[in-house]
Amino acid sequence: MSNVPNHEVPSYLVPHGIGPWGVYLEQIDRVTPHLGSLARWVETLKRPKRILVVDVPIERDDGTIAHFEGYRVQHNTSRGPGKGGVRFHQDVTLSEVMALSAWMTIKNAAVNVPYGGAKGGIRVDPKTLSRGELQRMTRRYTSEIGIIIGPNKDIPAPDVNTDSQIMAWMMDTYSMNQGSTSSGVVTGKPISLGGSLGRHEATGRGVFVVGCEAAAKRGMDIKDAKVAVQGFGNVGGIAARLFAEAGSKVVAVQDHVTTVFNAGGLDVPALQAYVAKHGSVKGFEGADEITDRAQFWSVDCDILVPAALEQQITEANANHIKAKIILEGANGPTTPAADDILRDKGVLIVPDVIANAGGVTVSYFEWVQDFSSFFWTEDEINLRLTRIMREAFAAVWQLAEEKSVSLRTAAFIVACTRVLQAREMRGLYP
Ligand SMILES: NC(=O)C1=CN([C@@H]2O[C@H](COP(=O)(O)OP(=O)(O)OC[C@H]3O[C@@H](n4cnc5c(N)ncnc54)[C@H](O)[C@@H]3O)[C@@H](O)[C@H]2O)C=CC1
Ligand SMILES: O=C(O)CCC(=O)C(=O)O
Repeated sequence: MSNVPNHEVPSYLVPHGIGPWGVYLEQIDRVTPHLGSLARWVETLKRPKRILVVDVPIERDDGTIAHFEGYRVQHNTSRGPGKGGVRFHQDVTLSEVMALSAWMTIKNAAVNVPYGGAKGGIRVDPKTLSRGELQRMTRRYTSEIGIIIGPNKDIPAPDVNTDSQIMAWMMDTYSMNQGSTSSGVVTGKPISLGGSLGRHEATGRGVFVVGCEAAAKRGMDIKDAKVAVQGFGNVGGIAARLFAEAGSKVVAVQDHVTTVFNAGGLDVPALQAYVAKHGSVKGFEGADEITDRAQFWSVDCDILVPAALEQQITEANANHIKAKIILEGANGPTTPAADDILRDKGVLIVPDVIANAGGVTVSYFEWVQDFSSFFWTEDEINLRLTRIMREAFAAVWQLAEEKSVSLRTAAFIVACTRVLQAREMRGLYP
């Protein structure tokens, strides 16, 4: 008889230090004592169902050949097809995509959309590619992952550095390979190709909706709130705009280049227009520049919205944070150690798996609309989105109070229970 334990963990599942996958595993360890008899299935959540690593070769404009490493990870499909975005970034790694796919499983279950979790990415700085190279890389990647994606299998969407144009190329490539138009294979498409009204704004809108709920719980008036936002792209830019429209002062914005600050409140639409033209907030006239990046975290604000990358709020800066509420627009922006420091300081964190779930919620609406070929109005979409976000927040808030746990642990209890109940009901056969 072999002495190999049946739980031996493959080497690629062992986290290297406390990277995003390590953070996710620690979050699962924290929720496990709350799962009762379902805890016997918890190993399922620590092992992605399917991992695909692909070589993405393209011919560059100068005739040379470049190779990029691409990934698609389907973490779990117990509750439905895989679902989650595609990221183009120079720091993308397999273990990061594993974590992002796992957070999709948790998020989709936390807001009860009928999906499992998946995520993809290519390790590339898209700013170094021409438009033609970007299109060739996107199409080659789509062909390579085409063996595991599909409207009923796994449905990609935008994430960092990907947008509706990338989704259009992905949809077209998949459709060409299938021989018929398949609009439901990706979400976040242009409206003219079966995209949904409201999807572009949905993640930022969801952040704003739960921000209003959290502020009400803390007795804070959004109209007087000072807001600081890290990341001024799709999520951060739109969340900032909605807070400003509601009367809040957006006092600081940090992007990949620098930080801009205005104690009286930045002109958010003007900043968005500036970034659309110049690619960064750097040089915006209606603000002072803060050159020391670390200082962003000690800005005087009531609400902090990390909306860039993972592991931004750490032991190193958590103690400096002045905000009373943190809305996680990004996936995985807070390490478990920082979570503990902020809890002890009394800071309310609305976790990513609730706070940024507006995007996948409207992606779900898009997918439903594509299947029925019947499209809803923007008002209908925003009303349904707002209802789902408020209900998810309320359910998690109530459970957190009942069990005296953080909103993150409560969201994980709700989500892991749904995923593992589905797993148990489906059973193992033979
Ligand atoms: N796009 C979507 O629908 C969803 C996105 N998210 C998450 O939100 C976050 C942001 O995504 P998007 O807004 O879509 O990306 P994006 O590509 O539209 O914008 C990213 C922003 O982050 C900034 N940034 C990049 N590196 C930075 C750094 N080191 N420090 C400060 N800022 C930095 C960029 O300058 C840019 O402003 C990611 O964590 C993503 O996974 C979560 C749910 C849905
Ligand atoms: O809209 C989607 O399918 C997923 C968006 C995403 O990648 C995320 O929620 O992190």
